[in-house]
Amino acid sequence: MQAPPSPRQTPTLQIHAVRKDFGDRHALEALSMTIAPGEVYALLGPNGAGKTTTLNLILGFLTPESGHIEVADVRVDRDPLGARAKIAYLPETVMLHPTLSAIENLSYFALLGGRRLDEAQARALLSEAGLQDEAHARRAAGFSKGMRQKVGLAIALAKNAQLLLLDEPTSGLDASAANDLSQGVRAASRRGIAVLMATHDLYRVKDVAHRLGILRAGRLLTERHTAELSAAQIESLYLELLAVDGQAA
Ligand SMILES: Nc1ncnc2c1ncn2[C@@H]1O[C@H](COP(=O)(O)OP(=O)(O)OP(=O)(O)O)[C@@H](O)[C@H]1O
Repeated sequence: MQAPPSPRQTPTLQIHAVRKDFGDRHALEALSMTIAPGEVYALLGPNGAGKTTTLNLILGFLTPESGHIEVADVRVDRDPLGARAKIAYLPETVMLHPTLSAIENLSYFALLGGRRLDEAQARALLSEAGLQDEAHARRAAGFSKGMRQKVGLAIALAKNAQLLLLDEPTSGLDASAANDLSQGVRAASRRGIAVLMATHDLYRVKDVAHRLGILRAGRLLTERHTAELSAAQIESLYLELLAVDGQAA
């Protein structure tokens, strides 16, 4: 893992005391966190902890009851489209046009974002995202989840996004594909992109994240630098925090 970015930089993502309720259920309670340019942050938590809700609030798909979020100095509540223009989002399953090749998918989505790519540029981005050369011109219909993610990452790189959001990126990936995903995340980080990864995958956290936060029932229980912890310590910390009062969530 590369060195963490300087904490003196203005954070790309700033979440200020955000609360989100669904009816009488508190999905998030006064969540505050920041991610610096180039920093990879893993948001850990069991089912129902509030990870997806956090991503949806950042994307402006949900509105908080109180608090606010800034992405690269743009407030999501005041300028949701401006904020979203700075974000690339990789959902659990990246949707591609099945009849188009990787190059064509990337070129199409880049064009939607206002950027025209020639073939050489598209190939360079796909390679940077880790997609093998022989797959560049192949139809996406037969792509595995890992290959789709690589095209999704290339789309994020083409967009010049400043914040990359990943929702459970390694679920359903084999070890080799998960390792490729880590490499793609590192490529984004090297470009100065801040990365927020919602995950259950504790092993991947040590491998790729600079910092982690543990969310349980809408509360951020702790934040730690991963360099200070071994993979085993991350696992014990996670299990200890989640075991409070014998509750799993
Ligand atoms: N649209 C909704 N309407 C009502 N309740 C919701 C809605 N979305 C989320 N919740 C509730 O908010 C809480 C947080 O859910 P969220 O999906 O953010 O958790 P998560 O950490 O992403 O879990 P998972 O790992 O299962 O995706 C849960 O109690 C969930 O039931």
